[in-house]
Amino acid sequence: MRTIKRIDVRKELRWCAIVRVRTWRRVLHVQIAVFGDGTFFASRGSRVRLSTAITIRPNGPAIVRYPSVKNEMSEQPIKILLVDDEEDSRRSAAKWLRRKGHEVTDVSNAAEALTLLQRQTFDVGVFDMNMPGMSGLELLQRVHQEHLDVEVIILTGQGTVETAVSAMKMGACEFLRKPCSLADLEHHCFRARERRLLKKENKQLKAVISRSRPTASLVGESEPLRQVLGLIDKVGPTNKPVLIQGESGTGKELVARAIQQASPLADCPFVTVNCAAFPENLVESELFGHLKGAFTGATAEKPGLFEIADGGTLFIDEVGELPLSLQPKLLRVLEDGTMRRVGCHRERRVTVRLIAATNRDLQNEVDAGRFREDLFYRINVFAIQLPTLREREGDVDRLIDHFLPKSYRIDPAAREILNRYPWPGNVRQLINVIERASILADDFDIMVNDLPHEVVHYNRSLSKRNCTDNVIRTDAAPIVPTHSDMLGNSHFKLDEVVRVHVEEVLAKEHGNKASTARKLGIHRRKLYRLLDRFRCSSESECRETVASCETSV
Ligand SMILES: Nc1ncnc2c1ncn2[C@@H]1O[C@H](COP(=O)(O)OP(=O)(O)OP(=O)(O)O)[C@@H](O)[C@H]1O
Repeated sequence: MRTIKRIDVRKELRWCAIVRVRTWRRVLHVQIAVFGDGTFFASRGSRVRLSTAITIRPNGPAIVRYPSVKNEMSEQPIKILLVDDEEDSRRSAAKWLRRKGHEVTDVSNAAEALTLLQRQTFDVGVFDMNMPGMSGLELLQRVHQEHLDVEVIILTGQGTVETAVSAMKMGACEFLRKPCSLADLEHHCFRARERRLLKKENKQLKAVISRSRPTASLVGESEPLRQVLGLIDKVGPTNKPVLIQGESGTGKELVARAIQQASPLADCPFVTVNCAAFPENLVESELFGHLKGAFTGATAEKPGLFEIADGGTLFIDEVGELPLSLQPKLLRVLEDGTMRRVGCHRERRVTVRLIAATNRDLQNEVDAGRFREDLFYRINVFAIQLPTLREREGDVDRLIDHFLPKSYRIDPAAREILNRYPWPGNVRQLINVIERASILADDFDIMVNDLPHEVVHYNRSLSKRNCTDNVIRTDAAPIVPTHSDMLGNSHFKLDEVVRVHVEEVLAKEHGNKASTARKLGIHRRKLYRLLDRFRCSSESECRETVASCETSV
């Protein structure tokens, strides 16, 4: 295989190569991209597993045969270290292998070989077993003790089954008897090199996967958070379903990830889905998949998230939003692991650990007939109630220090204001406020007037008492109008009035979206859409402010 381009290990693409593939009629060049998740993408559009052989048909879909790849790989020279005290045989083998194009270093004793292995990289070490001083097996042992990255072939004149077994146990990849043909030796060197590359690739893939998986570090040391951490440690390894309850932004997804990382499924898929994010008619297909033509718009067959999470963990956020009609289907898959794609009669079996989250009171939902009691008991095997940020004494300061970008400082008055605010949107809101403030801050100093109006406004009386005039520059005038300021005032646009009203009700309801929606008399999905819109508009407001600052500079 000729690698034309090597790209740094990134989240997705790992490397690209052009592979020459011989088919029954002609030779084709296929561009292959290998992704971090172990899939190939061949230039004709096939997407297959790394372990799958690909084949190319002249006019058909794409394909690569492993043997072809292997043949081309075998054209690349191997870096071999030959260790044998028998000078004649060692020199003639080295000469033959060099003539074949390989890079061969030959030495007569194990001590010298060990020094070379510690300094250079070899693909394969060929060690004679019986050598004066350190034997081939002892050298192999040192290679393993020192984690040297080389595949070892042991050569011996008087090999017994026992010695072969012990060599293999010690990690040798081949055990060959002398005399052995040089062509055979070369063939085994190719196999050993291939094994080394596969091991390396495996390590890299694991590194890519773990790098792309966000680490679940829960910042905070307050007592309520410590208790949550204790529960995570207990329930994590059990693989039992967990129900996480808490206000929006308290870190339910983060806790779900922490549970998964504390479980034996830590290296398996972690798939998340938010039931509130999909229109009711799409939730089923998202969770369970569908067949082509199962409904209008189902143009291709699609596996559901349960199948994608098979063998791992599925995190269902806002489980209280799951339509009543779908709840029996979820119950079934949790009970016996069986499910059907939409439009399909065939049952499929999956093994998935379920972690569900909600900021509704599910017991109330059961009482109101909006959530099935049997499903509630099934997912509520172990419940974790997350504390709000208001209840986590001292954590605001810790979170500020954690999320404040490097080289930024925060004015003590601003810090004080952040500490006094009740944070209806919890940690998520605090992070947004810090991000916004760091965009607006001059000279890496976050001051009070870099904080959003509603946060400062909440503390206005307090700020006046505690802070000097030059620190709170926005203090003199009313900072942001409240909803009652706006009523009957024709200067305000409808959107602004709606936004302030929604935010006020949300704050009064301590961030509980279900009760906010009820108080506002709108459906919860509508509230989500409004909050999304406000977030977008406050981000663009922020960008506009930055742009206008830049223009004025
Ligand atoms: N203790 C914490 N330490 C660090 N970051 C946190 C903590 N809690 C929450 N966060 C961060 O806050 C944000 C919101 O967290 P997350 O999405 O887990 O909240 P949630 O409770 O699932 O919210 P929602 O109910 O709206 O989905 C994320 O960026 C998360 O990383």
